[in-house]
Parts: sequence; structure tokens; C-alpha cells
Amino acid sequence: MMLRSIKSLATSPSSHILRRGYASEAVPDRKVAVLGAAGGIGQPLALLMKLNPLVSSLALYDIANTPGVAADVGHINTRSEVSGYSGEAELGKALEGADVVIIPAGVPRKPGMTRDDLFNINAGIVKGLCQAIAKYCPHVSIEILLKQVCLYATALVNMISNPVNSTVPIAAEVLKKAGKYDEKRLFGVTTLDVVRAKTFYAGKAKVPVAEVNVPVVGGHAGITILPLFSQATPKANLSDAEITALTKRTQDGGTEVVEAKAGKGSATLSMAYAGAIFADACLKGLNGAPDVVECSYVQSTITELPFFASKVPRCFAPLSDVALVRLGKNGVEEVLGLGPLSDYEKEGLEKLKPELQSSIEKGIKFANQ
Ligand SMILES: NC(=O)C1=CN([C@@H]2O[C@H](COP(=O)(O)OP(=O)(O)OC[C@H]3O[C@@H](n4cnc5c(N)ncnc54)[C@H](O)[C@@H]3O)[C@@H](O)[C@H]2O)C=CC1
Ligand SMILES: O=C([O-])CC(=O)C(=O)O
Repeated sequence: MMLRSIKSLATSPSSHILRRGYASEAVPDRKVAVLGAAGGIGQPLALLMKLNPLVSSLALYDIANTPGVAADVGHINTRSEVSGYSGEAELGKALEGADVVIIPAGVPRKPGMTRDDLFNINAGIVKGLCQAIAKYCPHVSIEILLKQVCLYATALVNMISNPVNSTVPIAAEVLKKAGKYDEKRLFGVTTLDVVRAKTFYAGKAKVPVAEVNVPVVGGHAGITILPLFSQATPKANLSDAEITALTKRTQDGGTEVVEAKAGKGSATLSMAYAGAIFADACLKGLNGAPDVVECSYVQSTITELPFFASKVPRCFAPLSDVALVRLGKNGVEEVLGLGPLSDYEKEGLEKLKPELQSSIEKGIKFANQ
């Protein structure tokens, strides 16, 4: 299926995206930029993206220490060419031509802190990086019959920096201000919540973890993380008490790691894994693979909240100057609904709304001041 869609790309007017060098692999060239690449998440994420055969160019950016990481990762004998960029003067080069920009830049929690306690430092970092994305990642649109049609769009932005519940709205506002916002291209990475929910569920239900699916919706902090174990597969007969315990453990998964690391930061390795899964899904979507579905915190109308994590099927047309109709047809086609919720989940949904709403408002206010 994948090969078929790649072949159709090769014969389409946008075949120039099959660039030199890897014709035998028949995979389009894709540039991935990691901002914050020298950090605890950034380094293993750089490694995992270097192992991804869908990546042809890997740009590693940080305010310092990137040359060493780039030299190290660059020696691995996989497809992508690696380049390191250090300091703000080099940010533009890191971003130019990127298809996917992953942002794990910013400070992590220490024991006793909430994700929101990171807002004061990380909000400014994210704002600056998104201003650069607006500036250096191409975006051209034209008006046809009173409809704005996208020719080039910004890269897909995968926001990892916390508090995600606020940093995604900040990114949206910054991109809007610059006239570069496309709600189909901005994602809060909540994959780690799904990864945890799968692991904990498999352990409790005694089912093979590789077969487990659990949607996790809402946001990415405490009670705003709402795993839907009533929809988990394979089905298992878990008691209400077991479901409550699993829900709580998933919601507190980040804190569990922060406490175990005792002052040395938060989840890095499992986050790098989760970030790599999500970026891979974005690349597959961009390359035209069908039925790519992940949970992500995106602009949404499935509840009254403007941003909400839910299942998002992504089936992007490739970004190119002639993909006018296809982009119109194949953006994020829809944000999937929540499906049937148990009473416990319905209650959790109502409880999370005020906190999520206030984190969204906080982000919007910050970006506009
Ligand atoms: N979405 C999620 O599920 C998760 C999010 N996180 C968040 O990811 C962020 C990063 O965590 P770690 O990698 O553990 O932190 P870290 O401190 O190890 O690394 C952060 C990196 O960001 C860099 N940085 C700071 N300002 C920058 C800027 N303006 N431009 C580019 N790079 C910049 C730093 O130099 C550092 O290398 C934190 O905010 C953390 O809370 C962590 C785990 C899970
Ligand atoms: O808990 C934290 O601070 C980091 C994070 O978002 C997670 O591990 O889910």
C-alpha cells in the first residue's frame, strides 16, 4: 500500500520530491528538525530519528552542545544526513525546508513541581521557536474563489515542551499572528500517555502488550489525561477498582518518573520513544500512507474546549507547489469523536474541562501580551 502511494507520487506532477540519492529506496526525501536536540529527550530522540528510514535529513538544533550530538549520531550508517546547529543564529538553517519540527526544548520538572510550574520559562522558549518556525518554514497560500488554498504549508510541528496544555495554544497564537497557522499542522505530543496506558493495561489485564490499544484523550497533565480503558483492546474483565487504579497511574505516570529520578529531570527515554512514534506517524501521513491514527492534542471541536487530545487520523497530501487540490482534500480530515464513554470516564471528562480551559487561556494570554 505504502509502495503504491509512493509510486503514485513518482508519477505525479510533484515527483520532484523524490530527490536525488535514494531513488532505489523509492521513499520521498523528508527533513526532520529537532529543537532542543542536546537535551535529555533530544539526544535519544535524535538517535531514534536517525534510525527512521523515512528521514533523509536530520537537523539537530540546540542553544549549545549540538555539534557533539550531531557528530556522534551522524556516524550511524543509516539513510539520513545529520547536521548540527548551535545558537539562535543557526536556527533558520536548521528549520529551512523541514517537513516535521519536533520541539523538546525547555526545562523539565523536579519533584514537587507541576507541569504548569514550567510555564514561566518554557512559554518564552516555545514562543521564540514558533516565531522562527513562522519565519523559516515556508508557507504560501492563495485565494481562489474566496477560499484560501494552501500551496506550501509550515512544517508539521510536534510540541513536546511542557506544559503541553498551554504550549500548543501559545504556538497556535504565534503562528496565527504571523499568518502561518494551519490547525492541521500543529500537534501536542501526548503519545507518552498512550504508551504508558498500554504498558499498565497489559500488565494488569495480562495480555500481550504489543496487541494493546488504549485511546487517551483530554490534555497532558494530571487529571486532564483521560485514558479510555472502557475502549481498550484486547478486552479484559477488570474491576472498577482496577480501572480507577490504572487511570490514576496513567495520569501520574510523569510524576512517577520525576520522583524516581529524584531531581535529575523527568521522562526522557520513554518520551524519546513516544516522540519517535508520533513523528514516524506524521512522516507516514505526509507520504500518503492510509489510516494513520494517533492520539494528539490538537485544535478541536469535539468538546467545547478549543484544544483537546483525541484520535486524529492523519492523511496528508505531500507538501508541494502543485498539490493544491490534494492538500485541500487531505489535510487532517477529521478529528475523531470520543466514542462511547463509561460513567467513570464521563465524570473524568467533566472534571478535566475547567483545568484544561484555564491552561489554554493562560497560553493564549501569554502569546498575545
Ligand atoms: N510531552 C510529553 O509527554 C513530555 C514532555 N516533556 C518536556 O520536554 C521538555 C524537555 O525535557 P528534557 O529533554 O528532559 O529537558 P533537558 O533540560 O534535558 O533538555 C532540554 C534542552 O532544551 C534546550 N533548550 C533550552 N532553550 C532552548 C531554546 N531556546 N532553543 C533550543 N533548545 C533549547 C536545552 O539546552 C536542553 O538541551 C521539558 O519541558 C519536559 O517537561 C518531558 C517528558 C514528556
Ligand atoms: O511529567 C513530566 O514533567 C514530564 C511529562 O510530561 C511526562 O513524563 O509525561
